[in-house]
Amino acid sequence: MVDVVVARSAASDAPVTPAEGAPGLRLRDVVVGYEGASRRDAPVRAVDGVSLDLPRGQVLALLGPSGCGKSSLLRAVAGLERSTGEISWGGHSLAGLPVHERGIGLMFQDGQLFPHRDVAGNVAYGLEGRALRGGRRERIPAARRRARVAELLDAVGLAGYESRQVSTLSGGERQRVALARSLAPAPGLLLLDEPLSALDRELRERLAVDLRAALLATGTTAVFVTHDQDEAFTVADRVAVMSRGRVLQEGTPAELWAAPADRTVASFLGYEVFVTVDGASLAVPPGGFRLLGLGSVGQDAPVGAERDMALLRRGVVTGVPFRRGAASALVEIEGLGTVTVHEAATGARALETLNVGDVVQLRLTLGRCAPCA
Ligand SMILES: Nc1ncnc2c1ncn2[C@@H]1O[C@H](COP(=O)(O)OP(=O)(O)OP(=O)(O)O)[C@@H](O)[C@H]1O
Repeated sequence: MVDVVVARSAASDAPVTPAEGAPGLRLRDVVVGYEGASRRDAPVRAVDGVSLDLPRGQVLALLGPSGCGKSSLLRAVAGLERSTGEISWGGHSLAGLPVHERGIGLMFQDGQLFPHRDVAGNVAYGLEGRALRGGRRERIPAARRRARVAELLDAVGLAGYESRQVSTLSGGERQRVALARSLAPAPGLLLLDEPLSALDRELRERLAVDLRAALLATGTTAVFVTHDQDEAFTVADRVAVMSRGRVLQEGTPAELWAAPADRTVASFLGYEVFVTVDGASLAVPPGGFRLLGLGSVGQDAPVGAERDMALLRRGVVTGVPFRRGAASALVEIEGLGTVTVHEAATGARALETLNVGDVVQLRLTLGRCAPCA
């Protein structure tokens, strides 16, 4: 379920395409601290000097483990948490502005739709105040509200759902209504805190794609909190990987994946193990090793060159999960850790014929690895 708070003053006829070059969200050295829970507890520095820039029209994911400060940073941008440093949006400082005057939409994981309103009533909620038009506040005419609701329901894949009672909707449909509700007033900036985490995996994957489509279609600038790297990479244009209140690395998904700044970032992005080949330290993703065959290295491996030997590893099969129509093998390599093998080399036995406890030979595919100190 999702809660939404929308600054009603933002319910204007905002253009869907943001102005080229218009300043977006700018954070400089933002710090959020909390008192300790009791006198004996030390104060917490939840956000410890974060600086970020998000151009208008783009989506930024704050990605990191539980407790790294993602929500605190989001709440500081919204004005729900006191902070120091600079937070500006559209070239204007938000310092001292109350939440409802920031023109920011918020969507949380743990909120609720209004149960006494139908779908249209929920989506129209943020449109019922007075919109700013030509410097004057005016009520939005009912016909325009209806058209906007229909447009938003279409954007989230719920066209025609206007009169459905929210109690009759599935979890995924509720999330979509909540998203439509948060997008309806065309907030310049939308902040989403784990909006999909309450859903099961398959639905989350589908909704992540739809969420991105809806944000793009409405030209919304958004900051999106998640601890799921797949979700971050699906929804966001840029990803900031956080740990202990700090941003370790920020960039496009492709930039991060190609060159993770360090092992902490690489592990968080999904790289499984780290190897050294020819003196270079490499991060190995799932599928970075291929199965060569059973037995120990050198026994029946179709290799001879010394360089190839450096790419070989021996391991023990710890699982053979079958997912989405294909088998993969989990292999524990002594001194490295567990790797996921998706492919077998030509002529090697099929992954699904492996058994837990088999000793296997693997070969590293260098092209899949990323340099990582
Ligand atoms: N109101 C509060 N009072 C004291 N400490 C807090 C408060 N809110 C958060 N914290 C602490 O600040 C740190 C960051 O919390 P925050 O909720 O921002 O992390 P998060 O990355 O969003 O975590 P999660 O993914 O679990 O939601 C944590 O150590 C947390 O215990």
